[in-house]
Amino acid sequence: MSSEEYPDIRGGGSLIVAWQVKDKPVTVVGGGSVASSRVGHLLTADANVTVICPREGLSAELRHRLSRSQISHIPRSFSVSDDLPSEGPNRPAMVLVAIDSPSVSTEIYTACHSLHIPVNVADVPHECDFYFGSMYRDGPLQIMVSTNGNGPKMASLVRRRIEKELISEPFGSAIDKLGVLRARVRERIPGNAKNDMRRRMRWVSLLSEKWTISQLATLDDKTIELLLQNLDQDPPSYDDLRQSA
Ligand SMILES: C[C@@]1(CC(=O)O)c2cc3[nH]c(cc4nc(cc5[nH]c(cc(n2)[C@H]1CCC(=O)O)[C@@](C)(CC(=O)O)[C@@H]5CCC(=O)O)C(CC(=O)O)=C4CCC(=O)O)c(CCC(=O)O)c3CC(=O)O
Ligand SMILES: NC(=O)C1=CN([C@@H]2O[C@H](COP(=O)(O)OP(=O)(O)OC[C@H]3O[C@@H](n4cnc5c(N)ncnc54)[C@H](O)[C@@H]3O)[C@@H](O)[C@H]2O)C=CC1
Repeated sequence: MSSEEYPDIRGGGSLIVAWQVKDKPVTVVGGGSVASSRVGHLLTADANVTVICPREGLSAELRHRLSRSQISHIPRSFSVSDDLPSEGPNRPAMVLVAIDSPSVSTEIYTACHSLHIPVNVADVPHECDFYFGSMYRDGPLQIMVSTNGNGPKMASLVRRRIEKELISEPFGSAIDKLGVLRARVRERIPGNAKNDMRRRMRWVSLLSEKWTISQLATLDDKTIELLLQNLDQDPPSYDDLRQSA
């Protein structure tokens, strides 16, 4: 391969990853509207959320989540010495700060930083190990738009444009069905040898390309069973499969 074939790198972006916080302790400092939005994102990712703020600071949304045991609440101001243990089960995997005091925010940021706990202080880019972005969700499909700190409102507008574009097609259920199908293909071709992996990956890729999103969304148990009967051949088109059924 000649060097011209490698993609050009343009730095200055973010590493956008799908961070797994399922069942991990995450601390949210503050209980206003920004904190409520952060908590929504965390619960989407099945995190174990503790909100710390005085009782009167807890928003209606967070009171609702507390009453349904979706979050825990420590009803007082944040305390660096009590709420940031350097080890043990209560050491947070991540801290999100959304309070109206820049000096306290800085104090929390500094403490997290020295303990190597990833931290985001809402609206203070230089006190963020990571930024939030504008989110679109349809079942297992999540899309995050970031402008890398340049225009958060614009991130929201771009996300709405994407939403408008995607909403007419059932991407979420198509991806749900593909998830089921992939698991079944792995049952039929179990091995971890390179060849088994290649066969599975090639077959699933071809089907994902060949069928439309709406067709994939129709994949039920019966159709999946039919498809799995012929894993030795390339997957049939949707119409061919229907005709043969
Ligand atoms: C760096 C970052 C750090 C972080 O907070 O993680 C950050 C920083 C700052 N935001 C500011 C302002 C606004 N933020 C919003 C809204 C959102 N802000 C979000 C993320 C981020 N905001 C991260 C970068 C993301 C990126 O660049 O793409 C979104 C996408 C996600 C979320 O917060 O969940 C959410 C939209 C969600 C949605 O609608 O879908 C609005 C619009 C509104 O409120 O409707 C305004 C006013 C209009 C404007 O300024 O654009 C200011 C200036 C404060 C000042 O002027 O004093 C700073 C500080 C600075 O820029 O220095
Ligand atoms: N609300 C919004 O739309 C926006 C807010 N912001 C900024 O985001 C931050 C949070 O804003 P909001 O969510 O509106 O909250 P808010 O400003 O309405 O309330 C602050 C929250 O922090 C809690 N709090 C204050 N000091 C605390 C401490 N030491 N320990 C624990 N909790 C403490 C309060 O009890 C309250 O729940 C602020 O810095 C605000 O300037 C920025 C852009 C938009």
